[in-house]
Amino acid sequence: MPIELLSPAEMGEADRIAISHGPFDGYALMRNAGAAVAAEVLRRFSGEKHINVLCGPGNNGGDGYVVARLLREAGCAVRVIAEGPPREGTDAALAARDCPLEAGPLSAFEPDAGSLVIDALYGAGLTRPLDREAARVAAACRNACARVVAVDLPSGISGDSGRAVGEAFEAMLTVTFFRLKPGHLLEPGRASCGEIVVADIGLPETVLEQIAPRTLVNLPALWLATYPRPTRQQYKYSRGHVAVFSGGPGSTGAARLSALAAARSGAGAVTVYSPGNALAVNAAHLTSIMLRRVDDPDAVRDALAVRSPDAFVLGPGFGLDRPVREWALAVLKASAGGVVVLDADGITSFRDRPEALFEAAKSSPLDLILTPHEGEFARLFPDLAADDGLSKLEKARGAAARSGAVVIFKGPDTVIASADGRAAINFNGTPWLATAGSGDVLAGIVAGLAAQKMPPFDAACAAVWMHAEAARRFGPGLIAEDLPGLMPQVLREILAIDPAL
Ligand SMILES: NC(=O)C1=CN([C@@H]2O[C@H](COP(=O)(O)OP(=O)(O)OC[C@H]3O[C@@H](n4cnc5c(N)ncnc54)[C@H](O)[C@@H]3O)[C@@H](O)[C@H]2O)[C@@H](O)CC1
Ligand SMILES: Nc1ncnc2c1ncn2[C@@H]1O[C@H](COP(=O)(O)OP(=O)(O)O)[C@@H](O)[C@H]1O
Ligand SMILES: [K+]
Repeated sequence: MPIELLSPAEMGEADRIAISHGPFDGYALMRNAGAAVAAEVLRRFSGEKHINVLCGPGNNGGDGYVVARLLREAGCAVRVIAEGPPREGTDAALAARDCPLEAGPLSAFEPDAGSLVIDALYGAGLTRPLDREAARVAAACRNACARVVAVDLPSGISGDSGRAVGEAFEAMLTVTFFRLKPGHLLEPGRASCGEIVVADIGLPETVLEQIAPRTLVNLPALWLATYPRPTRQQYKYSRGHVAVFSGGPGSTGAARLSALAAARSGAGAVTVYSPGNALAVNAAHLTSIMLRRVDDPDAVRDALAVRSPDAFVLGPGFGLDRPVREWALAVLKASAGGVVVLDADGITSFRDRPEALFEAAKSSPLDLILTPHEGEFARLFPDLAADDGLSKLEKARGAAARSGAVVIFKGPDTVIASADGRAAINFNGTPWLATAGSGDVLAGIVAGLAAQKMPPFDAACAAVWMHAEAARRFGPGLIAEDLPGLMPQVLREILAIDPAL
């Protein structure tokens, strides 16, 4: 799967650049696109007798006329249903002219139960909710359990945000062209696409040099080059030392999950900083992980003066009954450098004064990584969270720019954003991760990789991918305790991938 994501506008630009350089003109690209869809349909549904092709008035509809013609030529009984004729002089008008089938009106279309429907109504050009008839057909297809193959995107889904702009089709297969769009990966777009195929339609890779996309799919190719590999000269502390702050005696488990995950991700040494009253319970459950008494923000400074870790995790299970903010600010001020992963209570503690965190982070030698889920995100960035005009991608980017942090905006479609404008959308998430404590593990993996000097954005992306990959392998019955133990096999496979690939 290609790593770059293109917004619909960037895709249009790619199209224009490619057409101006040849050899394919717009209609040739449309024929290639239609041929790619028809091939996927024939591969999956070769015995299908009746196929309905819904064609819109733009180029998405143009692709539909090509698909209809090719399926007809392959011997299928095809019905074309059009939402109005294509505009004169467009590529779609050429495609409609070359299609031998007469189009029936959308208003008369009623899908049979389980029928096969090619949705070529709207793709990248969708700018407003589906009109009444198109919306009715989308709902009718869902009610009839029609098997929908979407051309480029399920109609009604925004390619920029993945949002359903009103009613939308739900596809079992989506065939898109050249590169994925954010709307294929952001929910609910991701769920509406079903299986996704990215087809080559003849656009040269060189068009990307001019577009220089800043949004990427979170795949190993994105961060493999900086993935930590131990060297012969290293010893435990130079491999990376992580400190995890523990909560009080009733809530120590979260910190231990983070600590174990950091160690399993390759950090050479991990220390739990524990309040005195929780030392005994932590000691009873830790073996290779070290333990140090740290009772208050002053003690943080003392601990760092003895040995300053390369990465910190602050927040999981920490508790809001202690002045978490003071602890976080003490770390940001006292540390000589490295990374602090602020999660859970660490994030929530700044809900009244997020700017205090952002200012401290900007003047700290430490890099800040924030790992909010949706609720935590709204506490630090209430205006971004409430702005329905912004996609999850734009919200994460805005949050990173404002805070100067790498932001891991968690969920089924986790977005990782950096203050320099780069962003990645995760693709291998699984609902098995929706289990208490899995976020604590993620924070630990991020810290474990960052402590090994992986750049913060890369460490965040790699951690999100590894975390999801481990969960997918385990599947049903997963609890957070299982995740650290799954890291070795995920690590082994990552290290076996040739970085030159
Ligand atoms: N960009 C590319 O490289 C290629 C694009 N192709 C196809 O072209 C499509 C994009 O074509 P268009 O830009 O013509 O866009 P669409 O065909 O998606 O939409 C057509 C026009 O309908 C209008 N419209 C938007 N939302 C509407 C709504 N809800 N109800 C009624 N009208 C609405 C808009 O004016 C829009 O330009 C892609 O999705 C893809 O299928 C392919 O032909 C191959 C090459
Ligand atoms: N439905 C889902 N699909 C994929 N990933 C999910 C889903 N729900 C949660 N996750 C992931 O699980 C983790 C949960 O983290 P978090 O909400 O902080 O939980 P906790 O605080 O219990 O540890 C995050 O990495 C999130 O992206
Ligand atoms: K479509």
